This record gives sequence, structure tokens and C-alpha cells, in this order.
Amino acid sequence: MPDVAEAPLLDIRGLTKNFHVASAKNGNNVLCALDKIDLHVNRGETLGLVGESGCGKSTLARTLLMLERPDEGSFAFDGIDPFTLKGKALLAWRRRVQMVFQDPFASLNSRMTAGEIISEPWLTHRDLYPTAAARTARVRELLMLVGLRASDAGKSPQEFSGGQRQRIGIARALALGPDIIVLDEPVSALDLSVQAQVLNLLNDLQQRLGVAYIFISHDLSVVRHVADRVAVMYLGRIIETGTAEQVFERPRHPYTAALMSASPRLDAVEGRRERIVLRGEMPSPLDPPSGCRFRTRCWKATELCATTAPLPSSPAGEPDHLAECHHPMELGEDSGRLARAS
Ligand SMILES: Nc1ncnc2c1ncn2[C@@H]1O[C@H](COP(=O)(O)OP(=O)(O)OP(=O)(O)O)[C@@H](O)[C@H]1O
Repeated sequence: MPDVAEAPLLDIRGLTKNFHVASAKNGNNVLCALDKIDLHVNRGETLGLVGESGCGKSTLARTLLMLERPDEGSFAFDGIDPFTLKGKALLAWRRRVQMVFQDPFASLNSRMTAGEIISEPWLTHRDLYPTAAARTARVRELLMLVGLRASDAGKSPQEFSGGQRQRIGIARALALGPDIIVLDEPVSALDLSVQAQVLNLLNDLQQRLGVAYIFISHDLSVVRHVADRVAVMYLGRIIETGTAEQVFERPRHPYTAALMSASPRLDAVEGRRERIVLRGEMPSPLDPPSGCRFRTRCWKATELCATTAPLPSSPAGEPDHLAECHHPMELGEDSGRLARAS
């Protein structure tokens, strides 16, 4: 387990990303995809990032990879804001953050061999493995590290199964020796049995290499299996964070409680959570509700929730278990005793 006393590897402060869109809602054409996000990732840990489609998970990932420029706020990686870097320092920084995409069929170039795919990042970072012999040797090592054969280097992606392709994607992400990998739904395109193998591989690589992961997934049972800490996102905001145990066992935000209750595999294990059915869809980020963003779907909402945005707060004894809610779930509070939201 990482030493939580040391400074975080990634420290996100007030990160905001707006998109200007053609279609206006209520006269507004500024879509706030990330709204003052505060979040951190420790060295060597897995942060699970969960939330409904459209809540801003991919925008956060893209911003961390510097594919989007934030409008406000910043993030520091080992104390350095990468947007202040230029030239060689920026190139060196780019090695440290890598990404694995959801679809191993679409994300690998079918005209390249596995070896070419894995070694492609070295075309930009030439100093890492300057000779052809060094590159060939490292490709073979990386293939074996992800559980493939060294001789697979000459094969094209079509010759591999989905799980094997995702292993190639992981090897490519490891090629530059990153400190953190953003995994965007890395197993959701795979069969269940293959999912388990890839998750075990990721876990094994983390133990061996000390790499941190941001693991984006809508599948809570998968997140529970892999995450040390969890961040729950709703309409551009992180509404709850804590250790996986805190967030899964003692969710404080009603939205988190609803998400957890809707996870059938968790219900099967625990056999007691009543499903909370949320009313309606997530509102448009072009026209977010006043006050608490979740209030239009929340069965606990009061007038206060409509007028005042809640600040993060934590329960006694759990200072790092933060939730933005005026009326957080109490310990032992059971959705069965609550007014149903549907
Ligand atoms: N380039 C863009 N231009 C305009 N709007 C965008 C752009 N990218 C994302 N959005 C909007 O920002 C919001 C957040 O999108 P994002 O893709 O980050 O969500 P997500 O949680 O990753 O969803 P999914 O799980 O479906 O990928 C959505 O309302 C989306 O329509």
C-alpha cells in the first residue's frame, strides 16, 4: 500500500473545463464538463472513477493527458504543472502519464505489427531505446511482461483475441515507463472470464512496477475489485471520495448510495440492499440545477439543496471520506426506509 503521508503523485485543484457548443439551452451555450474538480492520486495506487455516461470522466482523463486545456484550476504532477512546461521538459513529462483505451479492436492500428505498435512511442522519445537492437529487446520484454510471447512481435492485431489485444495496449502504455496510466473502461469490451485475467494482469503489473492507475469504469463490481480509493462523479463534479471500503460499504452521498444499490453483483453478495431507482436522467450540463446538482433526482432534497451548493464534509473519524451533500446518508440508513425516488 502506498504511504499516504507522502505528497500525492497527482494533485488536482479546482479543475474546470467548459465547451462552447452550438446548441444553446436557456440561452446558454457554455457546457461545463468539469466544474472545479479537486482530487488526488497517490503513488502506486488505483483510483476508481465512476459515474453515469456524460458526467465528465473522459474529459477529466483527456485534460490530465493534456489533450484538453483547463479553463480554470490546475493539476500538479509531482509538484509540477505540466501546462507550464516546454520543449524537452514537456516531452519528458509526457512519458509519465499514459492511457489505455476501452476498445482493443479500434485502438490498435491493424496495419502495424504488435511490435511496431508497442515501439511507436519511441519514435517521439528516441533517446529511450536509441538502437534497433535495444528496441527489439525491449519489445520482447514488454510482450512477456503482459503475458504474451516474445515471438508475437511480428503478428498483426487481427491475429489476437480481444484480451490479447488489450494486453498489447497495456504494453504500449508501459513502453515509456509511466508513473500513472489512465485506463478508460479497459475491460468493458471483453468477456467476463477475460476481464478477470486482464484485471489480474493490471494488479500484477502495479505490484511489480509501482505504477498508479486511474481506472474509469461504469462497472462497480470491477471498480470494487481493483480500486484502493474511489471518486464518484456527477454532472462535472466529484461528489464523493474515499477508500473503496468507505465508498462501497458506507456511501454518504445519496447518488453514491443509489449507484451502489443498482449494482446487481453487489446485491447478490450482500443480499440486503434495496435498489434505489433514480428519477429521470442526469440533467444537461448546459442547464445544471441550482444549488446541489443532484437535487432534481434526490429523494432527500430540501429547499436548502435548491439554494445552496453543498461543500465537501466528512464523518467523524473518516477525514478523507468526503461527500458534497447537505443531508448525507446516515450509518445504517437503509434505502428501504426512505421515500422511494421513482
Ligand atoms: N469536445 C466536446 N465538445 C462539446 N461537448 C463535449 C465535448 N466533449 C465532451 N463534451 C460534453 O461534456 C460532457 C462530459 O462528457 P464526457 O465524455 O467527459 O463524459 P463521460 O462521463 O466520459 O461519458 P461516457 O461514459 O459516455 O464516455 C457531456 O455532456 C459531453 O456531451
